[in-house]
Amino acid sequence: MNQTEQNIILIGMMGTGKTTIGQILAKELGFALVDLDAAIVAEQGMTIPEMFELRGEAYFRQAETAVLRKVLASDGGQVVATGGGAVLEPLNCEIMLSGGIVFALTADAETIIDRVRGDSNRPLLAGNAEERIRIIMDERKDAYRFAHYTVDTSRMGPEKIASQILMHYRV
Ligand SMILES: Nc1ncnc2c1ncn2[C@@H]1O[C@H](COP(=O)(O)OP(=O)(O)OP(=O)(O)O)[C@@H](O)[C@H]1O
Ligand SMILES: O=C(O)C1=C[C@@H](O)[C@@H](O)[C@H](O)C1
Ligand SMILES: [Mg+2]
Repeated sequence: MNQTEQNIILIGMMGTGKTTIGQILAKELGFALVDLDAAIVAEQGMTIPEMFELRGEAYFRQAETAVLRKVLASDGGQVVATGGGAVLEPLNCEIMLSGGIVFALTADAETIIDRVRGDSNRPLLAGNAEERIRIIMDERKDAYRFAHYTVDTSRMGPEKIASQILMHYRV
């Protein structure tokens, strides 16, 4: 792991591609990839839907802040793919801004609906996923704006998105 390089932190709605792009960036840079959702699942020993059902969203959010803090307290050289709601807690945004370069991935509602179709691992989309996505996007329309850079992923493949991020990162 390259510990002298700044961390890359990816934020954005569910389905904007944080995990997918994070994997490409980590490989390209030789960085460690930390997927916050996966780290929380490993630490808690249950899936995210189980956590929401058995412990509630507030418990998940506390675990999310604790893991984010721990991950960014260590050295650089990491790509950190956050969960879609990690930006809801203002403290998390401060931790991210001081922990690396923050890239927001965005996409229009139709693209997100298309990308997350049929995936049951996102409890906040239970029921009418399309309607839930539109509601959540509206609730969070300003939540991702604190990023250093924003990349619209709607009509771009993962490799191209990763190369745009690397262009900004390497300046
Ligand atoms: N630029 C892209 N073009 C086409 N498909 C994409 C793109 N980025 C991601 N996808 C696909 O969209 C789906 C969701 O991507 P991914 O899991 O990376 O999103 P995420 O932002 O990590 O979501 P979450 O916040 O729920 O963890 C995956 O099936 C992935 O292959
Ligand atoms: O947008 C959200 O609030 C979430 C997104 C996922 O990455 C998970 O962190 C969880 O399902 C909540
Ligand atoms: Mg993800």
